[in-house]
Amino acid sequence: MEGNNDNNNTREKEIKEEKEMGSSSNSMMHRSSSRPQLDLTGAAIQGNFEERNPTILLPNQSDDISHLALDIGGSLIKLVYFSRHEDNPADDKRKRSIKKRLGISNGNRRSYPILGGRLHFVKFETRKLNECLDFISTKQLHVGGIDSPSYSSRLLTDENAIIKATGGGAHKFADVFKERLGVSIDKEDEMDCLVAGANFLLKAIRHEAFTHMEGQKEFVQIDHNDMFPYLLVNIGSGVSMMKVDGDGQFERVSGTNVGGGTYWGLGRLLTNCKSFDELLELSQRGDNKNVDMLVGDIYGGLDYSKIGLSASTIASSFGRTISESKELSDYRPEDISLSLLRMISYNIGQISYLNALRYGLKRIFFGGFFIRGHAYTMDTISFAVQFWSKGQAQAMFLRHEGFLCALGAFMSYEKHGLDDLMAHQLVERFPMGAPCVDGKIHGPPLVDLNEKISWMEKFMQKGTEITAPVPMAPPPGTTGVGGFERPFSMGGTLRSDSSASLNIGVLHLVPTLDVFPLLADPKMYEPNTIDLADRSELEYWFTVLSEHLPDLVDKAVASEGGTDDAKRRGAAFARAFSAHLRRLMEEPAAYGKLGLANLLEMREECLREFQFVDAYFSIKQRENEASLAVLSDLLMELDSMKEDARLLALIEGVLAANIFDWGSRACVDLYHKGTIIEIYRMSRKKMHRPWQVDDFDAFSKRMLGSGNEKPQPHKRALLFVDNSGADIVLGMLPLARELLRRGTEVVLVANSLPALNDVTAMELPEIVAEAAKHCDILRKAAEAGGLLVDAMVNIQDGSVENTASVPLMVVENGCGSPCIDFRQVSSELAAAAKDADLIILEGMGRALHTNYNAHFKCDALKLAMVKNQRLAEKLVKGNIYDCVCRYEPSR
Ligand SMILES: Nc1ncnc2c1ncn2[C@@H]1O[C@H](COP(=O)(O)OP(=O)(O)O)[C@@H](O)[C@H]1O
Ligand SMILES: CC(C)(COP(=O)(O)O)[C@@H](O)C(=O)NCCC(=O)O
Ligand SMILES: [Mn+2]
Repeated sequence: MEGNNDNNNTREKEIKEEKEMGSSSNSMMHRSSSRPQLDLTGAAIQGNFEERNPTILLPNQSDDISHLALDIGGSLIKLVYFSRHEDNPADDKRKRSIKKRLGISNGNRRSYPILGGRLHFVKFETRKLNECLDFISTKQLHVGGIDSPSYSSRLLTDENAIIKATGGGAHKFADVFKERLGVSIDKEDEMDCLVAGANFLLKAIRHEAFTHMEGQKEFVQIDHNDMFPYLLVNIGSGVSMMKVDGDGQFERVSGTNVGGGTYWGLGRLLTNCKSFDELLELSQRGDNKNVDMLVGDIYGGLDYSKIGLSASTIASSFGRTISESKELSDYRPEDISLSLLRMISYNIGQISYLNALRYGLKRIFFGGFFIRGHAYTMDTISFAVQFWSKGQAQAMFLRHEGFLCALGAFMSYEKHGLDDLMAHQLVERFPMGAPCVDGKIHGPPLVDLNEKISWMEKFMQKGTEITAPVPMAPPPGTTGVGGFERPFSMGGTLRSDSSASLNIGVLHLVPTLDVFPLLADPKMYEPNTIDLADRSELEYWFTVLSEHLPDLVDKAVASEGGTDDAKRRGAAFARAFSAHLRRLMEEPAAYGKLGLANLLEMREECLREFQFVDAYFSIKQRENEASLAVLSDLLMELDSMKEDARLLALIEGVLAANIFDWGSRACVDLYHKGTIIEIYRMSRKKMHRPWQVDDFDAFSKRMLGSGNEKPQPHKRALLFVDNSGADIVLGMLPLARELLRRGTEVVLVANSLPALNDVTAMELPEIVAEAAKHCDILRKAAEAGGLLVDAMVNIQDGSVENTASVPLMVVENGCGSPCIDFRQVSSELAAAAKDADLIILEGMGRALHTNYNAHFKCDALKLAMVKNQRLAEKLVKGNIYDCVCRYEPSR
């Protein structure tokens, strides 16, 4: 019933939206169901309509909250809340026609009342319960739960409002919640929640678990079919150890009262620290040999090698203090904190190992906020497990370490469908978070754009004092612990203690994402070609992206009319993106496994966060127009050639036109030296075979055959197009036309959202319609593919007969990035792929930075010009402007 209600509301809204937006031909005024989501409903031009680049206001970009779950622990309160991001994509005509053609319907999907939104993670200290209540109340998180028929119809005073909560505080503070917020707490069992949260994370988040040894973080891909049994050790105030055998199947096998509360409590008494982070930070400058009794202290500086103990092994934590007539004040707080941290971490590691041994478990996952993503704590625990198990058991940590119970409580809401989510339907984003100074949260997370901008401005004024979204210290060389038993002092300031430290982001739930069905081996697939775990690569790309930033800001600001507002947003964007870059330089694995594609996508996301709709909009339009003006000459020239020469000219054309890339420093410098057409001609002239990677002959043989043998044409080709202007108009469209002419259906696959000067799926129908004015093949195919239904084509020869023709279609890829990750594509692309037997990936982002080494179940052609000297040297042992034509027949 609820689902139906929801659908009706949705449809009504859609119709209303269509009415409001239907007459607009402005292709920017759309929103996409794909990731990343940008709510453009109600978008309105601000100021003068005659302006070339007017500012567009997005009034509905805020989040609409639907519900929340809590874990109220002895030390910390953890909140997981869901913001419903109304996701009723305005079905544009292209979408409707493609859905019809590919047989995609919404009807057969299970209805997910809460999907299509975002999960947020926030924590507060339990002793500051009031701050937490203020937060919930300010954001109205307690209003409108999942069981409510309409999210927004609930009133603050609703007597029946319920919040799921777990942890001791769910019992202890139930009355306070009723009193302050008028809500009842629905208590969930803590252990059930802990295990449910851990199982969900391990299944649904790709890079959730990682090992941490000697400062090195490595993500572990958990096989869903081989996940159980495992030992789950939750280090909160106290410690619980659970043997987990399956969903809902577990036993609490052990625990210890020496846990996070012990470290924080004892540490506070012994050092007078005012916060947990202060205590942890002290430990980083400590030397435990001043406090601990070492083997060497007992054995006169010697190892006890017979039983494998070196002189620096701790024989007795704090043992040294008994032999000295010193007072507490004679010891350095730094040394005390480190000894305490080591004592507790070793002890937990050791007990965990013993329990793993007891039940024959090889994998131990550690959660709880004691860990706090702290390198040294993790190294110590890992060392203990490794040492005692002689390498037989493995310690792993979880990125959402402290949120397991809260997530489990959240999952206990019925009917939300969350447990059915798959890894490919979750996208993690890292928006600028809560304002947080000195580890304290000051006010609610920043969702309002203005708030975010002033926060970024304030950050500029106060430098490192404000710690929310930025690294606190210059990047240290390593987190290294070196020789383990006698650790180095661990330099570097601890990052601020809140979700604002951006270690975990916001989880977008996007049920319309799918794994690309033509991947040869989805489990083995890794999109990135360049591994940024290699420090020199990271530093190189960091420099490239940093140097490109001023120019990008100029373009973005100009694209929105150059107003003061745009300038402010531009500056805030630059600060935010630089902060992300610096953060990642400091800790490359901070946001999960990092590849170049993630950095390039993050830049686009960051632009969107500061509401830059399409930074290259006018450049794209200008280049489209210039290229369309010479298209008919090019088509005539091509038509005068023989089939084999034409195929070569077409591929050359694609490679030559790929030079129009506003993301490449070298290319942008070139554009000052001539007009688009001059540069295009120059680029074509330089197309000498053999190219640096040259499988053209094999491709040509598959297409044209050899001798008398004429191969079957491909049934359907997916063309992953790249840039606007010459690239699409003079490169990919003529190639598409050739395939159509040979009887192959063509699907142009383009971005869902803008990224640099890439052409988007929304823009393509208009470009195709313009091109179709010059070409019968394109016109008929576009008509057959439903692309010209309402494009106002002024057909030159006047014939509009509906002859049977293979169709030309357009689908969106689900991305807003210059690269493509085939584990997460739009469902319409996945549907289009079902009948495809050829894919053509074009451009550096899609064919080189990502997917260069990817294998597919069908024939694959990868075409790109290498527009970066370093990449050319590394990847193809060549030089900038060399070309790649890589052909791999189906596997
Ligand atoms: N900001 C913080 N304030 C207090 N304790 C913290 C903080 N950050 C990490 N901790 C550590 O985390 C422990 C609490 O972990 P958590 O998983 O939240 O357990 P609980 O549910 O028992 O509160 C504390 O005892 C302390 O060791
Ligand atoms: C962002 C890009 C991958 C886009 O290239 P495309 O996919 O359009 O061919 C590329 O411009 C790039 O890698 N640029 C950074 C390197 C440089 O400026 O040299
Ligand atoms: Mn591009």
